[in-house]
Formats: sequence, C-alpha cells, structure tokens
Amino acid sequence: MSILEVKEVSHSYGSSRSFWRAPKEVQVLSDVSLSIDEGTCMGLLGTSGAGKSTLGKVILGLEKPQKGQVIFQGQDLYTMDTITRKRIRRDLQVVFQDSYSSVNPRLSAEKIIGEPLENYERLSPAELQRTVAHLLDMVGLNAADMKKYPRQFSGGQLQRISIARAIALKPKMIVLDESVSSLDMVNQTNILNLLNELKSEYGLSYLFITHDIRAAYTISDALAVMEKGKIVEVCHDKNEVFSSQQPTVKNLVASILPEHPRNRTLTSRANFSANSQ
Ligand SMILES: Nc1ncnc2c1ncn2[C@@H]1O[C@H](COP(=O)(O)OP(=O)(O)OP(=O)(O)O)[C@@H](O)[C@H]1O
Repeated sequence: MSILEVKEVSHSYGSSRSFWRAPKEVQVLSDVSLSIDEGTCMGLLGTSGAGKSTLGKVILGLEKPQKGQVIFQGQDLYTMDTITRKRIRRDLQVVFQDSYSSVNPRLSAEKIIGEPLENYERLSPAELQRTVAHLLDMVGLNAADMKKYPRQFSGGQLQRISIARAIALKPKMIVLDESVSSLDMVNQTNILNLLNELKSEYGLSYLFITHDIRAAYTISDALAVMEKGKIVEVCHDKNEVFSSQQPTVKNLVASILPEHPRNRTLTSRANFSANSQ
C-alpha cells in the first residue's frame, strides 16, 4: 500500500525580473508521478539540477506545485484544512544535507531534538529530557550529549542529531535530501546502517534524494531516476537498474563499474552489491 503518491506534478520558478527582460517561468518539474510503498525506501537519483530537491520540497509542503497532487496517507496535502495539515505534517519529516546550517548553532542538542516535541506534545520537563535521552540513545549518541552545542559535534554526529529530531514525533515517512553526501565513507556507511535499522524497526518509509547511486542502492528498495524535471525511469526492484536501457540510468550504472570493459561483468555487479551492504 502506498504511503505517498505524487500525481502529475508540474512546477516552475519565476526567474528574477531584469531591466531588459520580462520575468520568465522556468519549468522545473513536468508531470512527475511517483509512488512510495509503506515501510520502503525510494531512492531518487538524477544529475544536478534535475529537480530532485524541488520534488522533495513539493512533497514536504514547502513549495506549492502549479499542477498535480501530493497524496500522503490517502489525503491531498494541498487541499486539506490547516488542522489536518498540522496533524499530517508530524508524520512527514525531513533531514537535509548540511546539518550545520539546518540547526540553530545557539541551541543545545536537547533544545534542537526537543523542539518538535514541545510544538506537538505536552510533556513535563522531566519527560521531555527522558525522551531526548532515549532519542540520543536510538541514534547511537549519549544522553550527556544533550548539553552540547552544534559546534561541539562532528558532521556525522550532527547528522545523527538531525535524525533524532526527525524521528522524535514517530513519523511515518522521512525525506532525506542528500543526507549523507557531505560525510566521509565511514560516516556514510554508519548513518545508512542507522537509517536501515530505524526503517525495519519502526516501519518507516523514506524518500532518499541523492546523486550518489551507491548510497541510493545501499538503502533503497526501489529507485527512480530524474532528468530535466521528469522521471525517466522507475525500478520497483532496485536491481532492475542493472538491466535498464534508459541512457541516463546506464550512465549512472557505468559510473560505478570498473574502468576496464573486461572487468565490467556480472562479477562487478556482485562486488558493487557486496560493497554497498
Ligand atoms: N527557489 C528557486 N528559485 C528559482 N530557481 C530554482 C529555485 N530552486 C531551484 N531552482 C532551479 O530549479 C532547478 C532544479 O533545482 P533542484 O535543486 O530541484 O535540482 P536537484 O536535482 O536537487 O539538483 P542538485 O542535486 O544540484 O541539488 C535548477 O535549475 C535550480 O537552479
């Protein structure tokens, strides 16, 4: 069953007016349709500027599309009333790429993680602290870390703080926009493992936006590929990417195969899968 359905969404941005030229609309999404099953991860791949982040924003309700629908848990995000929207919004969270700029540097980890809880739940100060301590434990950090400030964490640790904040309200789905792209290989693997554990333990669904096919393959059940504002391929089983004849997908796959054609065999595919686990 789908948790999220994007139906024929089109969106454009208005370019800024200049003295010489009239403002021009730039079409960024054209008739995009996508469906994510409950408890699964959809990897959204594509080259820079393909429209991945814009689609993420449309799904999060941050960018109202000119055309189309976003159905989350059976309800249209853009036509529902404000109260329903607030209720639904807690089930849909986001983790961005750059944790340093997506958290307030003046707030402690306790405040950062506790913020959504304070907005949505009436907890006593002691309950709030206990919940934050539990969330820190869930993402592999210590309760004592709640007193620290963003500058006292590494990039990987801060990304864990962002994940703790995203799961604080027990959401159904998280949009992860290049969430591991700024991390080194070891931290990437650790965060991907953590996301995988949370997914299987709590039945979370993810939209994993990335330009990195390796990371997408590691965590996703299904893969979609975007190019110039359109979805050009959907692989309901991620392994279908290896047999896709779509040129952009073939290029993406080729980018992770060994350089020498002699080595581009099924063994390389097996190695890729093994290395990605
Ligand atoms: N707020 C905005 N105003 C005007 N144009 C925008 C805005 N945000 C994005 N764009 C343009 O829309 C296009 C798609 O951008 P988007 O960030 O969605 O792509 P992307 O696939 O996520 O790329 P990247 O991987 O580089 O982040 C780009 O040409 C970008 O310049």
